[in-house]
Amino acid sequence: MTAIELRGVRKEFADVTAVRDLDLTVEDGEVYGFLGPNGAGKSTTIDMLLDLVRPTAGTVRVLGTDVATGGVEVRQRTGVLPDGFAVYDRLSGRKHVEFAVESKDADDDPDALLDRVGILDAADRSAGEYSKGMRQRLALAMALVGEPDLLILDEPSSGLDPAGAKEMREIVRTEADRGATVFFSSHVLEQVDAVCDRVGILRDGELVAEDSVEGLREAVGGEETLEVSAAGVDDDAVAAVRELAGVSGVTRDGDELVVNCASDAKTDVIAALENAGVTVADFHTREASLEDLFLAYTEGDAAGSESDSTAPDRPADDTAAEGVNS
Ligand SMILES: Nc1ncnc2c1ncn2[C@@H]1O[C@H](COP(=O)(O)OP(=O)(O)OP(=O)(O)O)[C@@H](O)[C@H]1O
Repeated sequence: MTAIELRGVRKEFADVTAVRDLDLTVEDGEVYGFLGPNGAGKSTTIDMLLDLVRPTAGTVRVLGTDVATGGVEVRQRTGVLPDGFAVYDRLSGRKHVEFAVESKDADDDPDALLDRVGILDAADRSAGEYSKGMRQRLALAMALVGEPDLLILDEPSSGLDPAGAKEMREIVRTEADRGATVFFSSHVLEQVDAVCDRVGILRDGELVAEDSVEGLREAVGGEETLEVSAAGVDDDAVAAVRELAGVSGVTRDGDELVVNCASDAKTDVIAALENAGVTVADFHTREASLEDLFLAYTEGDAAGSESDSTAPDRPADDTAAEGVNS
């Protein structure tokens, strides 16, 4: 069965189109990473999945039900960790989970859930006293109530320390192993890389890429980052490299050059430097990181939007190349 199916979905607010003609399919049991820069339309899409916001056009089916008519049923079968989850300050963590258990008509043991997310020792404290990470863990415990068929996690690692983020990923995998579908929105690319079967990248309300992380890497055409240590690099040498076919970005820091280029352009880069009188002391390459991919699909004019898995012509502009270095 298909867990999520959006067809031609568009959402216009008064003066902004947040989502435009979005087609998206997530299969049962998949862990789907929904990526995009600020304002891309991720939260609006999530709100439409839950019928909290109505699309201007298009259809949204979740767990086999049209949310326009079956929103209540969908929300009953879905666990949601919302972006910017707000606690009831005076209620304890346990009361929050008890409340979620009651409203879902479920029979979970609240303490077992609090234990699972690592805050059982704080179960009796008022949630208003919780740190940001503890609130996030509490929200996750509430989302897990009732063994939902679908988990929607909006920026779930926000506020979590590295150990918390790892625990959260383990919980996501366990839920997927149980058969749940997980729809996971994030800016934190490592989170997505580590846990998702497939990712979609949203930009200005449009899906500009959708594939496995591996597939996206291949789609950027085997783009690599070549790091060169060389004595005597001057502006002319940088310009010579920049003009080469297959080179999409060059940044220079003293005698260090970072070149974004197609795999088969590497030898041309080294030759061009040597022809320009530069002595190459050392060089090494690394494959595009997910960070590089994200920038390639979301920055500059390059990111195509006509079809899924369309690799941009050039995956990184100089700004992106700086990001690669940082
Ligand atoms: N209720 C609203 N009224 C008007 N505009 C809205 C409303 N909700 C969202 N928008 C606009 O829709 C666009 C998409 O916003 P959305 O919150 O969906 O993005 P996002 O990808 O979740 O961003 P972020 O990563 O910053 O949370 C933005 O331009 C935003 O200002």
